[in-house]
Amino acid sequence: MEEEMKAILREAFGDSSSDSDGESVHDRRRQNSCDELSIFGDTQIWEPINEISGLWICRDFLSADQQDSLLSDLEQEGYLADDSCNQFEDCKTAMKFGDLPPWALELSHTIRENIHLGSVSFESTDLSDNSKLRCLFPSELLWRDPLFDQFIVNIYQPGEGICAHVDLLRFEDGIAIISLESSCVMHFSSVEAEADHLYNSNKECVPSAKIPVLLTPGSLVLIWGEARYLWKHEINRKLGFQIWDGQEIDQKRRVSLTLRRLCQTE
Ligand SMILES: O=C(O)CCC(=O)C(=O)O
Ligand SMILES: [Fe+2]
Repeated sequence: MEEEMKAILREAFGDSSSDSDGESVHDRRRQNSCDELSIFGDTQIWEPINEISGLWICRDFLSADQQDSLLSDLEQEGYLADDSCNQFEDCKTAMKFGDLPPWALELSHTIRENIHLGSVSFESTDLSDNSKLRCLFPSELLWRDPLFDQFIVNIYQPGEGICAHVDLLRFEDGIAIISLESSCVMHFSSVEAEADHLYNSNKECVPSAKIPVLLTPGSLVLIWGEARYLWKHEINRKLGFQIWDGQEIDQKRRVSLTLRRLCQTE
């Protein structure tokens, strides 16, 4: 199984270049993901959010060490500094457009590998579970070049969040979000249900149901298709809104990294 996975990786990505000690960071990460993925079922599990087409989460995408190393890359490059600006959200935001720094390129490769291997594993397993028939990420998005050319780092202090939104249309379909530090609940609400204004028998407007998704540190979320265009996402970290399994989540700082690709202009 491991050899087969390595062959798939070689075919898809070629042999990556080596650094002075003969093994690049990318090689090491690839080796790790290969080892982990050779025991499907225990790690690197992709879960669909069944209510929403085009929404998937891989909860163990980054190990604790990889999360620390990503945070120190962000720290070193000033993305976690206090003077980053506020956008339409409460939290602090820092953005990068254009050529991605090496660590972000590596991360982007790792995301591609992981999705590719996840899709291959679905194809080679028993299809009795319907979720496995679903597409994890459309291949035209997975193999576009570059996969991502922009990222945004959001830093949320306890109580801070981001209001309900559909990501701007200047970004293409296919968005990836990595969560670091604190867990949080992201809520999804249907754009159409909201526009239809549902009323109860007392003619009161009934807010449409929100689908909660727990984003744990080290997880990777994929948002594409309906999830990207027909659902809003939000994080409300005010007291009483971060409930999971009946318990209020203990909030610390949360950092997220969202990777996207700008629409190409002719
Ligand atoms: O912080 C997150 O997990 C989400 C960020 C987000 O939705 C955005 O930057 O558009
Ligand atoms: Fe967003």
